[in-house]
Amino acid sequence: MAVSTDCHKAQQDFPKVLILKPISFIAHVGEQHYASNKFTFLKAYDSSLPLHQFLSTHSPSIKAILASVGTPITADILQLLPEVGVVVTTSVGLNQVDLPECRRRGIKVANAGSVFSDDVADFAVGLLIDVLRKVSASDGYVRKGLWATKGDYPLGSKRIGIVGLGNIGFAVAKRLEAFGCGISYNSRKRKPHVSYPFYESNFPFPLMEDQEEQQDRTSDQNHKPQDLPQVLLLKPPPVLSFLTAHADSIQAILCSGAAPVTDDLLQLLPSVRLVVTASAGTNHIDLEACHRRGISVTNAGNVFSDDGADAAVGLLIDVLRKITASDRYVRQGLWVNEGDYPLGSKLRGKRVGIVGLGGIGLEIAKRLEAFGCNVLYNSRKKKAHLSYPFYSDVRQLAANSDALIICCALTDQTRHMIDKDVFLALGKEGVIVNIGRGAIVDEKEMVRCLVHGEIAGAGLDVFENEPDVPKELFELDNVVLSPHRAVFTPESFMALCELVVGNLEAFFSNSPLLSPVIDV
Ligand SMILES: O=CC(=O)O
Repeated sequence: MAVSTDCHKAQQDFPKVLILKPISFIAHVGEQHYASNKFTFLKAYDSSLPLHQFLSTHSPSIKAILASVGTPITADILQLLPEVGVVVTTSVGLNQVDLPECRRRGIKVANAGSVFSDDVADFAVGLLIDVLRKVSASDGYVRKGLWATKGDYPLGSKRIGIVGLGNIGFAVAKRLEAFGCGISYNSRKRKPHVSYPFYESNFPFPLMEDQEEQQDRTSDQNHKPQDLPQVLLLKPPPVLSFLTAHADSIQAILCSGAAPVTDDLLQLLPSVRLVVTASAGTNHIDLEACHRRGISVTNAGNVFSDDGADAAVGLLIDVLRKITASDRYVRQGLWVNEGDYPLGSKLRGKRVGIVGLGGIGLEIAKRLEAFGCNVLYNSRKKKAHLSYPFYSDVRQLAANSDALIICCALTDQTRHMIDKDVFLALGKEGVIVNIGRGAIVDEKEMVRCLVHGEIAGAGLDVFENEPDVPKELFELDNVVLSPHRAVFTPESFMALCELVVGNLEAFFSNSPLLSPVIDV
């Protein structure tokens, strides 16, 4: 930038703001944004003089210090700068500033206030979900090809308490409330206007899950007498001779996505009147054949909604804020050798298009609202009681969204619905999260768009040919890979167990089914 001589002169007379070490965000945003007609910066790190000499030379003109996390402002430094009236630090934390010394010298101190509260809270919740639900760890597992060779990754769970209920702590609490978390806190003192339980010492925080209740449920498993109707457990697919031998006594089938319930199978089992699937999705069941044969079907109902929504929001935060990628960067020792990891982008204000506003989609929307995101959606039909903007065309939804979260069912209509046109409409800055089914997305096209930067990133829990994941994705840092774990936690499995048994008991006692998909 050309600066006139007069202007230069004037600037020379401005009070000086000392910067001891380079401050990364100034370089990031560009120094022109810090230009002011009230002061100029004096950079100690640009001078070849030893620091003490530099400070003594300039001390009469240094009226302020701009500090950052890695720049201690010690009593020794302040001693050399008698004219300093204010220390402004770019961080929220003040531990690098000798506050008692500032107080003694009458120096004012300012920090970053609440400018980071949203982003830090987003990140904290992202890390919490990441750790509790083992997102980064299971991403590593998928990238090493272990899902295909060693099977399912262990489940995650939860225990939560907030230590420090300042601006950031509040922002974290607000988000966690939307996740249905019970919140308790520890702080220097109880906050009179806050109703969350307060704990004076840091530990122990109470468990959010009542473990005794959980143990009671576990031990309350009644043994069933032998003479009751038979339920076929359909995993792995049974051999023909087995089916023929038991055909007359099998009245119900219990299955999951791993074993398809086809018309041919049902043909072999004429006594079957109920199919219970331990999944939310029913794409592995020939629903039309069940209907035709007068067979009722139940699914996982809403038991997976919370965990599915947590995982979807976790994946979105992870991709936008690069949590798993930067975890890898730190583990590889690159932070030390190569410096700061590139920044991610903010959640607040993002337009998030939810594809499929059922039980999981609604829980995702509720959570995203707490992050200050704008929710839009596509669904089979517009929901009369909801004010979120509705798009009947998923391409239009993509064109108006910064991120798409796929959580609809896989059907003939939704197979490869997220195609090239949708990716194009989403655009280069767009992000996709898929916790629905892999085949809702045209996977080849998605991989191509990710590799060529035609979309910005993806958080993927599901794939077209699980557990085979396209190898090209293993090399990409803008992708988080999860081995189809979004809806599974020990808690959701326990709730699922109750629902499955409840559906079977309801059926065999002629009571209404608890989570019917087809109720004959
Ligand atoms: O993906 C899991 C389910 O459909 O339950």
